Amino acid sequence: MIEARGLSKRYGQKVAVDDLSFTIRPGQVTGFLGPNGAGKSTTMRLTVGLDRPSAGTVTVNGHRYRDAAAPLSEVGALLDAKGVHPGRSARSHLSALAATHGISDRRVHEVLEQTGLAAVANKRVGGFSLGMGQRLGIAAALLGDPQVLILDEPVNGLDPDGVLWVRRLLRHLAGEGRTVLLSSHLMSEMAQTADHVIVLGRGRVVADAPIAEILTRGGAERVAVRSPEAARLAAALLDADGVELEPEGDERFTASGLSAAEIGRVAARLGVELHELSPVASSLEDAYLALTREQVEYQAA
Ligand SMILES: Nc1ncnc2c1ncn2[C@@H]1O[C@H](COP(=O)(O)OP(=O)(O)OP(=O)(O)O)[C@@H](O)[C@H]1O
Repeated sequence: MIEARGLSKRYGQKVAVDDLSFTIRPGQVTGFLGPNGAGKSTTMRLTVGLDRPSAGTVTVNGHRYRDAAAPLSEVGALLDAKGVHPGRSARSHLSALAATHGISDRRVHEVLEQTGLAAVANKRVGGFSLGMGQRLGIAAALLGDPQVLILDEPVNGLDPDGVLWVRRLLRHLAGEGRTVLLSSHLMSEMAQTADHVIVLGRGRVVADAPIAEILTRGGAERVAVRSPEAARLAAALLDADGVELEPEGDERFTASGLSAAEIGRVAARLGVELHELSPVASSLEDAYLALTREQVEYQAA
């Protein structure tokens, strides 16, 4: 469990995190979603004691991270995958980390296996690809077998196989009852990984809700319709308030403001033949953009 209450962080005049309050629960994957500069990384750094709040508190399992007796066993964090000496091997990096935290070398072997790095464990980290570096960062986060995992952009630089692997790993860890927090600026990634999403914009909480709810909040549902009598159906649909149609040729249009069921009902009443009636899934990014439009720090004119 991670709890923030009135959490704020300023860097000089810049307010990076502004009076955040949230609770991140165990047993599910929670995502921090937000555009660049929204305050995701800062909040994560505050959580693991890499920075001090200007005001407010953030606790992990009821106490501040810096007060933890065995920090690696309490929280595993991936915050900057580049912070590894390039001349070291993956194994020696993890062994050193394990040794300073009283963790056995057997556990090093386990996490190397778990993250798919066993075959390259003795190679210099300096020669690692971005994806291998990410895996090593995740291996380090898992080393202490922690109940809480905090991962900043964990799929950054991973190929599709790697992305899938991270998703499955995080779901598995949450399934074991752990608290899993990840950040991403990609709604599509969140939609496939997270159960619950906290959307940040300009250092504030813009939304804090189950992913399903965020997706449906994103605006009017859109439905693609194809019919040999598209014009007659369109005319009837436009009788309802708030309906908009975008025609695509003579037989097809996209409707917003009505559900597929409502359109089907009108078609049945008119006896109009339907060749297609399908909700358009693109509203994922729309949902996100609608939430964060006002919150983007730097916007193209
Ligand atoms: N050490 C620092 N000194 C000054 N400003 C900072 C510092 N760290 C972060 N900021 C500023 O605080 C704001 C929030 O940054 P943060 O890195 O937390 O955002 P983010 O949501 O993680 O973005 P990104 O997706 O780009 O990593 C930004 O405007 C950033 O420039």
